[in-house]
Amino acid sequence: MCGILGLLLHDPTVNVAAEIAEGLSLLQHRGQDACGIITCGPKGRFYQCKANGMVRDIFDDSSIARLIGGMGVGHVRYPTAGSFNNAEAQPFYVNSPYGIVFAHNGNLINTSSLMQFMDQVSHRHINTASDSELLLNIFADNLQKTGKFRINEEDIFTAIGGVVSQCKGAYACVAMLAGFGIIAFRDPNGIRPVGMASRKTANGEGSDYIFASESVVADACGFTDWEDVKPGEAVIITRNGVSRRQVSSPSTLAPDIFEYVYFARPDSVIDGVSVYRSRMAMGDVLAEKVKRVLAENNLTVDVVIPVPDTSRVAALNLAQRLALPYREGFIKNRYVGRTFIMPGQQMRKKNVRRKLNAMALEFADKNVLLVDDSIVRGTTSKEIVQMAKDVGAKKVIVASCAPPIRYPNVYGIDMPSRKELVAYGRNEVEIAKAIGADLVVFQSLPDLVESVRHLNTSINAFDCSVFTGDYITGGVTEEYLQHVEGLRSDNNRLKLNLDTNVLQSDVVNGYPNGHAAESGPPSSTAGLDDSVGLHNTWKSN
Ligand SMILES: O=P(O)(O)OC[C@H]1O[C@H](OP(=O)(O)OP(=O)(O)O)[C@H](O)[C@@H]1O
Ligand SMILES: NC(=O)CC[C@H](N)C(=O)O
Ligand SMILES: [Mg+2]
Repeated sequence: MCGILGLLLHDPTVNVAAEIAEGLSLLQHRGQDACGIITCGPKGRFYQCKANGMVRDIFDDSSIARLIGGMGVGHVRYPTAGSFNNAEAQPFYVNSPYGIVFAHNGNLINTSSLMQFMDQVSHRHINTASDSELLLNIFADNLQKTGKFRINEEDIFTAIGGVVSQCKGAYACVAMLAGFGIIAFRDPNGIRPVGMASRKTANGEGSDYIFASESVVADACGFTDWEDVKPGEAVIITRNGVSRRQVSSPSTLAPDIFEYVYFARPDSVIDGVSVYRSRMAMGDVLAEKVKRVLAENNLTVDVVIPVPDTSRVAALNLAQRLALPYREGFIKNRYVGRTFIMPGQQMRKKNVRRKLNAMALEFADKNVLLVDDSIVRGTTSKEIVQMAKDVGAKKVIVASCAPPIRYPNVYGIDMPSRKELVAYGRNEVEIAKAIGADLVVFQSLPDLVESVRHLNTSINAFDCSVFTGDYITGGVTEEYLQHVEGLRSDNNRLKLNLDTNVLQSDVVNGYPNGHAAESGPPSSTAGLDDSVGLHNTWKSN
């Protein structure tokens, strides 16, 4: 998952970068690996700062001060294609036509044929393994086809229509054209979120506009009238106003249900559904199932304990429903981020222990019910069950607000390999054994769907592919899944990272093996970027 953001201020003389950095910090939970901002200043000049690292590490007063201009695009990255190399940090830039900046959340599923098209038909060079760079170039190619000296809104809608007909998969995108404006569009199923909001300027004479993955950014930055970009819709914002157009038909909204389970912040509203309310409902319905399963197994529970952070909301409701005490038995180290989106199993495993500490006084001699939002690889549950037992829990029961995850995600969540999923090839008894629990209780899929859908009954479908293996876009064959598995399983990815490091650092930064990332701007970078009119603010990581 990634976070995307676009901001256009009514007054072009006010710099936008500080506010974009602020907004990106509110999207940090969507991607912790890399982040970046590109702004557009006088004469359509772009200024960029992007690198591997968290928002607070990459952006400080001096890097922000160098990002000039009243409109810009930002991104936080959780890699789901390509590598972890900082050359794949977003936003991406391409000079032709018109100067385009691009940020993407999601994942394409037809990259091989698009790459072939780029090579054989468009003759455009793609310099990284990122599907987002590819998507940008498909967009650029479609803009090029208009053949105009100066482009207008109609041309942009036509170009995005072309992108949508060529690209398969999940994509919520924010783009910026030099000296023109900012643009957002969403795939025909609206799998990934993006919305927009506005804010009157202090003198009331005009409006600032924001695009963001989640409404929390708009709330916190003082924007109102949040509206989702519709599936298959494109929105263009210039200083003359807002234009919207449905560029794909048919378009059927089918957001990824995992946004509600885990990814989004609870205080966001996505496609008209409060994430917070949906998690409360997940806890309520799960309580009924837990009650039934406990009775079937002749078990009783003394205390309900959430697994911080995401499951807290659901766990509290579940405890209330069952009239059981709710206790914060695991204390979270607030300085450790989300473990699921960390790269590599070793790092994830180590960080569960760094992040959570079990308080014996809540566990000793008790039957405890641990509630989590989901069990994916089982990294978290395996560790916390052991921790609970280490501090004296009698019986440990684990309840998950989501059903067992047995299929890979191909739309922008990094779970590419079936073998890494703890529920793959296991029934519930075997899953309990694998994570060391006495019993495990999973939410049913209909209950999960209803927890979200009852908050907006106009949504007729969700992408639930990780639970069912039915991929909403179609076109995901067993052969494709095996291809992705081969490319991105934990082991194979390490290899990919090493391979791409050399190529990208050589070509882009003029330094072998990513030295640029350690030692600041190599002189050749300045030369390269001057030639494309892009001003870099490099940060080490
Ligand atoms: O079975 P796993 O592979 O461990 O994945 C599932 C766990 O990972 C996530 O937590 P994470 O620490 O990422 O974030 P959180 O603090 O928002 O709960 C999620 O909330 C589950 O706890
Ligand atoms: N999680 C995402 O949305 C990632 C976007 C893109 N596929 C990348 O890997 O950079
Ligand atoms: Mg968690």
